[in-house]
Amino acid sequence: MGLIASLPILVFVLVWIFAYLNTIYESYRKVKVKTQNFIKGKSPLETESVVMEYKQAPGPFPWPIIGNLAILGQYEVPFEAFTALSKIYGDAYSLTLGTTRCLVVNNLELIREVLNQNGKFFGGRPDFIRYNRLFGGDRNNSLALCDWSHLQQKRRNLARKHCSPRDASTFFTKMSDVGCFEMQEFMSKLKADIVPGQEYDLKPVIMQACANMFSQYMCSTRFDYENSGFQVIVRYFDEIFWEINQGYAVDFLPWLVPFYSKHMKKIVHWSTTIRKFILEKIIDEREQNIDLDEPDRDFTDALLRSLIEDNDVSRNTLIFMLEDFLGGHSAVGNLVMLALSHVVRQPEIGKRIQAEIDEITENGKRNITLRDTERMPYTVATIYEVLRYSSSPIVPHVATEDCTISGHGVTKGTLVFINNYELNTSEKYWDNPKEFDPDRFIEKVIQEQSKVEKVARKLSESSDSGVEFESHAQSVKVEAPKYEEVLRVRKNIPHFLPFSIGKRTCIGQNLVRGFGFITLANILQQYDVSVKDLSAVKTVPACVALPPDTFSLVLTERQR
Ligand code: HEM
Repeated sequence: MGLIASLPILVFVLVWIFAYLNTIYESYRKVKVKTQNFIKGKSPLETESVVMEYKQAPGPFPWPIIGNLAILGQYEVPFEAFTALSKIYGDAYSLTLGTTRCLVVNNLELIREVLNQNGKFFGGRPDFIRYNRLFGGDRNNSLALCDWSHLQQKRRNLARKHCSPRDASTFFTKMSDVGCFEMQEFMSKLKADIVPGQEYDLKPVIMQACANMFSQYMCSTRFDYENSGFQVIVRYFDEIFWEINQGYAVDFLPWLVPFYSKHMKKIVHWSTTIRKFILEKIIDEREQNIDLDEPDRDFTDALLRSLIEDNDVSRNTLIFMLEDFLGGHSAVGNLVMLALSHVVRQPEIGKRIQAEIDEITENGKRNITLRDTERMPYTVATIYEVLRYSSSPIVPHVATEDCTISGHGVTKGTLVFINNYELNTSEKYWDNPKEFDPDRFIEKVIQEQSKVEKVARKLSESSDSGVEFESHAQSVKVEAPKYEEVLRVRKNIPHFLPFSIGKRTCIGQNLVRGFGFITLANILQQYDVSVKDLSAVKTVPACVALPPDTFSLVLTERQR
């Protein structure tokens, strides 16, 4: 009787022992990979297929059940742990989180190998339960969290034109117009709300402004700031953005799910509410009025057209794509709030941005547009420095087959962490990396005077403002009769990869730069931003998100 009663316990213990032995086996087994070798004495075109065995990268020994999770728990954020562990195990090392095999790559060369050279082997994403819950039970509905597939390639192509507008395109002009219009509405809202000298909860309003920019740009629809349904979904988008930027033990220990059931329900509620809103307030109406003979007005038209013309694109694909892209506004709003957090910590940064603004707008005779970016290098550099300093994590990639990285075997299913925190914060790559200093992204270049004039005149002509060339004198300082010293943003810094590289690189980066710039510059054009209690301004390392409820700011109208 006693033996029968203890049978389930015995079975449980045996299963547990077996699982642990399997984890150890998986950690140390050699990986067989087929490679093409040159044949001695033959032409380089003739190769032979050889199966080679590779050891996996070294790493700490995994504990039962939790693997190496306890090590990560000792740090404020996992990326700090990744950097610390690289000092012990080298730039490529293995971890076992729960029972999931992970590889952490910590230098530029290795990161390039994973994302570029061997990108075809690392197109998967982790199968976290949270990710599935957020996207209607299947993370493959999401553009950023799905595994690589033919459909994903198609979705990226569909989005590219609209979501990555190039400088000279009509989409770029539209982006500028949409951003400027929304900023006027935003300013009216602030004027009505702000009580001089008192703190103001700016984040929700910035998020709504950014949501309207995205919605107007992609769906030709915007919502009133007082619309309660709109307020709710903007809040839920922000909750999701914060959620996606957090790591939870349940991601690697799925048996903890029952303890997270309330949290999971909340996630499902956020995402279903958003989906319902988008369907009712945007898609339903647009679907009835689409005219296939007319050119696409916006991203929604392009999606609706593909729904009709392309068998691969389902209604579900369309809804989730719109949700994904509209949700991008949360990243921009959070980025602007982070930029303001640095402005209140270092007021001289705000002053320099304002000097740039005042210079090219002739002391506020017009508002900033997207066409001003070239002549506002310090403002653009501030946005880049926020991206570096907050070091947005790259969504982990997953190996889709057995392969190698830098001579280390990588088993199919291994989750790869790209430690761009190390790229962004190491003294190997930056001077004084702990300092927030936009100047690191600025360089002086000497240009022929005629060339400088031509560029500046072209910019002035193409601007909606009609501001004359002479007004840009500060950004184009005269040093010698024939040559000018120009400040500009440093481009192509090889170790600065805020939007990642390779086939899964961020699709929204031009929207981030564009709408982020317009929002930040317009706020600082109209207001001095400060805070009553600096200790309330809390940000998290290796995180481009702020909690939905965060610090308030004092906005004081500027006197010119
Ligand atoms: C602060 C702003 C943002 C940052 C720092 C950022 C950064 C990133 C990074 C690092 C990735 C992962 C790339 C990889 O896995 O290798 C990514 C993916 C992605 N981003 Fe962004 N992003 C931002 C805003 C946006 C916005 C506004 C949108 C859309 C409107 C967007 C759309 C996407 C999509 C769709 C992917 C997935 C691409 C794929 O997996 O194929 N992002 N982003």
